[in-house]
Amino acid sequence: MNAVEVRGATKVFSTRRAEVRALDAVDLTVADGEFVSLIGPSGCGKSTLLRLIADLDAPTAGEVDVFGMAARKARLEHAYGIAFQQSGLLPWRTVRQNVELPLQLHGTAAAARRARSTELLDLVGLAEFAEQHPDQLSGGMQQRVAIARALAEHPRLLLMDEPFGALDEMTRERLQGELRRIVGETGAAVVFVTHSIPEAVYLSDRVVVMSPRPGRITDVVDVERRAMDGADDIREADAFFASVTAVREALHGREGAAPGARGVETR
Ligand SMILES: Nc1ncnc2c1ncn2[C@@H]1O[C@H](COP(=O)(O)OP(=O)(O)OP(=O)(O)O)[C@@H](O)[C@H]1O
Repeated sequence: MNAVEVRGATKVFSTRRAEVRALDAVDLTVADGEFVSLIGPSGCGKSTLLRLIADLDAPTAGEVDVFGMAARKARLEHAYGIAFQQSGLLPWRTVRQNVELPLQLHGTAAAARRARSTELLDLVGLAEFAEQHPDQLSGGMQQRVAIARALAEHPRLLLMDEPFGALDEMTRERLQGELRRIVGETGAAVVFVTHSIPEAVYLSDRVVVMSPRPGRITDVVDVERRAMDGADDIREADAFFASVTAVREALHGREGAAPGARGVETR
């Protein structure tokens, strides 16, 4: 069964002054266990598409299914975890209490919560920070806590909106490596919004390229995952550069512009 199926999704925002057509008849399928990134110029509707999948917004037309369920049912059944650019941690709770929050909200007993948070903090390498508060952690560590929290209920799907967007380049590359390892270990499917072409290629099985408003999917680049994963350093592999070039060309074909479609990082 597919993790995500979006069929003919259109989203029109009606504001007092005008109507904004953010998405226009978008079709997207994400297989179980697949890592798909969404990339495109600023304002093309990437976050809107993610919010439709998460049932944080409803499509104006079209349908969204998550593991064969309507998006709303999937949300109620906690079929996915979410992580955004702002980690969204609660400052008055410890790291462990933040990770346990979804479990607590959904009635998991204290002992089971503790066992799960211990396991998750090990997974993201933060076991010794369990009793600290978020403001005692670096931005990268806070993002790792947010990822641990998103994984708390064993979701088979993770929805991530620029989770590393606010981090410095070195931290970002390290967390990209960690995310690949974590996703490999959990087998979760991921829909990942990013502005960075190398980040999308490093992480993904497929990179979905969107057009400026109204957002449509204009290209889908299959990343040469197998060739890349065999390399000593993925970012130095020929297959990595080939896929980066393919995504860049897909974006520029759309823009008809010189490198650097607005809002897309090429570094
Ligand atoms: N709640 C809203 N009300 C009105 N317009 C909205 C709303 N949310 C998004 N939009 C508009 O829809 C379009 C798509 O927004 P969205 O945030 O999905 O783009 P994006 O591709 O994620 O952008 P960025 O890369 O800059 O984060 C934009 O023009 C935005 O202004």
